[in-house]
Amino acid sequence: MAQARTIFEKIWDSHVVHQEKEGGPSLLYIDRHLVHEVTSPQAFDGLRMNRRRVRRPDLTYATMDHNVPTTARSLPIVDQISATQIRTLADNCREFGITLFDMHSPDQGIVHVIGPELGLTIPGTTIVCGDSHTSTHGAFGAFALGIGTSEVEHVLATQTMWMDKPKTFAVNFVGRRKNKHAVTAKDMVLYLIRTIGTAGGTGSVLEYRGEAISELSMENRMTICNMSIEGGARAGLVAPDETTFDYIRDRRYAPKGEQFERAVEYWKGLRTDENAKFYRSITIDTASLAPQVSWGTNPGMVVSVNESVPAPDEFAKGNENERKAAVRALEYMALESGTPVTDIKLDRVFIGSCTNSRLEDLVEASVVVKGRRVSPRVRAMVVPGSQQVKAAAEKLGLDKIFKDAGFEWRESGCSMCLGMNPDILAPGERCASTSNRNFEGRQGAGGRTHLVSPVMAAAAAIEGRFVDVREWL
Ligand SMILES: CC(C)[C@H](C(=O)O)[C@@H](O)C(=O)O
Ligand code: SF4
Repeated sequence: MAQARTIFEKIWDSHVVHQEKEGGPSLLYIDRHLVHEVTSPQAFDGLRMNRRRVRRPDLTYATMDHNVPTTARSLPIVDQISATQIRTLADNCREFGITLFDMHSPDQGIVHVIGPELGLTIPGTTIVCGDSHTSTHGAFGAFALGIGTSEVEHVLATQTMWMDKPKTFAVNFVGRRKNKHAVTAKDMVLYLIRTIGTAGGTGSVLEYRGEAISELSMENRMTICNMSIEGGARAGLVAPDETTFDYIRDRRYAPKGEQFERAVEYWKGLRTDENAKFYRSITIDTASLAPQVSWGTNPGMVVSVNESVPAPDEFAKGNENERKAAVRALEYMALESGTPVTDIKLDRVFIGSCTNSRLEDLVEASVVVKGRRVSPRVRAMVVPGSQQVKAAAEKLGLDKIFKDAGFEWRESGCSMCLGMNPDILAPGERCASTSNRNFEGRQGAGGRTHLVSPVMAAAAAIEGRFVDVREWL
């Protein structure tokens, strides 16, 4: 009998084109290459310098997301660096024959939101992008990973890339969430990173398993896979099932008709075999999970909303480097150990980013917001992940719910997830954010970020401080 394999191993084996020597790197075939304006200019320059073409423009898709303003698109972009990056991507796509969803396209959006939306992201494939959160696409049972600019050039030129085989790591979420509206996929993944640390997944591909994963929508699975990278992993994935197939059916670039049915048969065979062995594994009790809030400057510095900001010793558990990092984080975040999380007051709220800006995220947040008012001390904004999400949300009247409550309702893009566009925090401002990184200065120099779920962010906007949304939902 053939050896039992994990889904990752099945995808890997079916994509190895060449391996020089046992244990060495393999040349992998790449099925989809997604491109954005930040990490592609030098790669295209490299092609031009070496007089090379793009090997498979038909498998390469580009969008503009990091630098785009989220205000009216008809106005010129003031920032010169942003304007140049955007123009350069458009020129490169034209020159090399690549499909581009530009700033004015109804399909524009954050690269990790539009890939799945357009049916470009399908199970069993290898997907790369010059962006760390490419792990998002793993939610479909794809091997999806972020690559550097020199690799972007290699993939553009050859549709392959060299890679050492990552190790397998099973993350088993056992039990079920008690309150499915208040305790979300975001809380599951923040709790995971809090448990394994930001380097816990180093060199691994995480496979998320268990009934708490199976019952999640595709949007929620994407939220979890998105943050795999924050736990240090190379990628994260979920085996495809009926939820996956239903999501993909009829999407623009997905297989259609009989081809789709045949694909589904193949995709079903991708699940991890019964006796397959993982290099590592961890089990997480989902039933006891509370909403999570980050207090520090990396995504592992997290506590439950009903807890207090920890003391450095308590956080570090004897590790001196961790203790020092916690001391510095508390100073940067202007927080005192022992402060209850629900006493932390906020200036800004950001609902957006490739972690939490899909339709379901906005629907969930709107339930909290409906009929309430944003605290007068808070400036809050919602930035849909794509133009399609924005249009669908407006059809449901979500824009009105948010605007009536005092939220700003913006055009799609990365926005305040990172300060590459005009949406930034002022120094010292404190923000509840549905994004994935809380590094120093991430949302603007001197800005202070707390990572939370969309419902937690929405409730924080209303109260002007963190609240335990389990009391509201
Ligand atoms: C700009 C890009 C290279 C970067 C990434 O790779 O993740 C960005 O998307 C981020 O989230 O920090
Ligand atoms: S939304 Fe944030 S994390 Fe996602 S690609 Fe954009 S900058 Fe990176």
